[in-house]
Amino acid sequence: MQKLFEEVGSLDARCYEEFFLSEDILMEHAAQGMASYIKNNFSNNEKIIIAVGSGNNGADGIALARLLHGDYNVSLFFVKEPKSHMALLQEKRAQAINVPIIPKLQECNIFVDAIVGTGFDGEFNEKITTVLEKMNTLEAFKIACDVPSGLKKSGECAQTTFHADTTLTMGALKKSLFLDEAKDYIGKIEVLDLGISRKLYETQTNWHLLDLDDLQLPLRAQQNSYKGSFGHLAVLCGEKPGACVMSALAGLRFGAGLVTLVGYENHQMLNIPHSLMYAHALPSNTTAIACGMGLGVEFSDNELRNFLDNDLALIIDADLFSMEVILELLERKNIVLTPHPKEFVSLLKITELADISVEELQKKRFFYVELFCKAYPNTTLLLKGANVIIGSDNDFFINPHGSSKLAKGGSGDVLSGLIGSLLAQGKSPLDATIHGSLAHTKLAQNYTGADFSLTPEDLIQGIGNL
Ligand SMILES: NC(=O)C1=CN([C@@H]2O[C@H](COP(=O)(O)OP(=O)(O)OC[C@H]3O[C@@H](n4cnc5c(N)ncnc54)[C@H](OP(=O)(O)O)[C@@H]3O)[C@@H](O)[C@H]2O)[C@@H](O)CC1
Ligand SMILES: Nc1ncnc2c1ncn2[C@@H]1O[C@H](COP(=O)(O)OP(=O)(O)O)[C@@H](O)[C@H]1O
Ligand SMILES: [K+]
Repeated sequence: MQKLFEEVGSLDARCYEEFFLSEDILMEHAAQGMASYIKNNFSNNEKIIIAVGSGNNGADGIALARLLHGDYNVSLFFVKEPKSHMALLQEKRAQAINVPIIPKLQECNIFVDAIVGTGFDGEFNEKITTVLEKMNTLEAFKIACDVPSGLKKSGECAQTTFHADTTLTMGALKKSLFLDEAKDYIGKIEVLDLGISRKLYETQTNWHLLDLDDLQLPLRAQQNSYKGSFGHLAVLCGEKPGACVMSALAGLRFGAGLVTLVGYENHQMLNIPHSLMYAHALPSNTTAIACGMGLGVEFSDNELRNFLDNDLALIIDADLFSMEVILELLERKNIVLTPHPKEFVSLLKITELADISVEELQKKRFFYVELFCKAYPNTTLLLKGANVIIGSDNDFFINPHGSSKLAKGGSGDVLSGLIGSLLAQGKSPLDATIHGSLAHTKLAQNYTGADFSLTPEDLIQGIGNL
């Protein structure tokens, strides 16, 4: 798990004030970190171009050119003339050793974007946009200095934003790198130290980035056990039973000792897999309930109240986010909510927290997750997306390990089964959500078929090899 920060300006300031480091020292380490990355990954036959802007991001780029000049064929391309104090100083240093300057972009093997970093806001003018468009068409390996130029503090991206293969980011991870919109621009991310260990540079934060290594799979250590030892997941089965069947099968594969589909209709006629049970009422030994997937309009609010009149752990998905009964369910303690953006917008509206469009939500995903969790601190929320956000009370986590392989109907049903299974096996709502989500994204990563071909059944099948 890695720490995430809204901004790192205050962390830099702490280095100056408490550790007696200077801006120059921090910047030299930033540039050294980038130089080491290039030296470790590329031979000195490579032609390198560094595009620089007028602020301290540009200054990082000019310092990098100085460090590489002599060993590599490196040139600077000034998109804007140096303006900040540090950019002017770095320019003087580079001039003193005759770092080559080119008047316009050329093909190269390695391209470094140091036009703007954390100081960028608004939109680029036409001239810079044209340069960026050209930069994006270069065939070179593309490195972004700190953040891809065009990525704003909020995580929103300018209309034209640099497409990096790798982002070498300074000091600590910024949350902005993990808004869904940024996912297509940042490439792989590495954090560079700024003259002190990252552990000392970083301060306390309640936002964390999940690593795949954080995944804890269900344990079956207890040998003196039987099916009842590993929980009983009840999946409420509505109008579209396929969704519930996939959820239930994922739950069974992920370790729940028993899984039962619960519903009114005689779904036994629907060729339900033999490993699943079917009942018209909640089994007495149920330990967790999954509800909402494929629910449709099969149950009235009152009928749902009957099924959910207990304090069992509960995972809520899909259709339930637009039903009035959700307001009562939010009062429960052991509840996990897994909306996709459209469902979350509906939830925000029903709870009267916000009346916004999906587009507005996507621009401020972090903000609205925090808003919801503050209003409903007893719930655990998982907001689906390219980068999944999990929040509970004042703790927030981002799972960036999913991919577009998962953009297919039924992926979310599998996720609710995974989380429901962990709830049934006794995990806390937050742990079940974190580990269910990590398992879900790892399943997609493990899938070796073509990216477009992953089905929910493939995900379920892969659970055995996690
Ligand atoms: N301790 C430190 O400080 C450390 C800082 N570090 C590095 O500094 C970076 C932050 O530097 P920063 O604060 O100078 O901002 P930066 O990203 O260069 O952007 C400012 C420039 O952007 C420009 N600009 C803005 N909006 C624009 C627009 N719409 N369209 C066009 N241009 C626009 C604006 O131009 P202006 O409007 O002033 O002409 C200004 O010149 C950070 O990302 C990291 O790389 C590291 O070395 C570690 C230590
Ligand atoms: N482009 C993507 N990158 C990463 N994960 C994705 C992407 N598209 C979808 N997902 C994930 O797939 C799941 C889709 O869930 P959902 O939209 O509820 O589907 P369904 O209701 O059809 O099962 C979510 O967990 C979501 O985070
Ligand atoms: K940049």
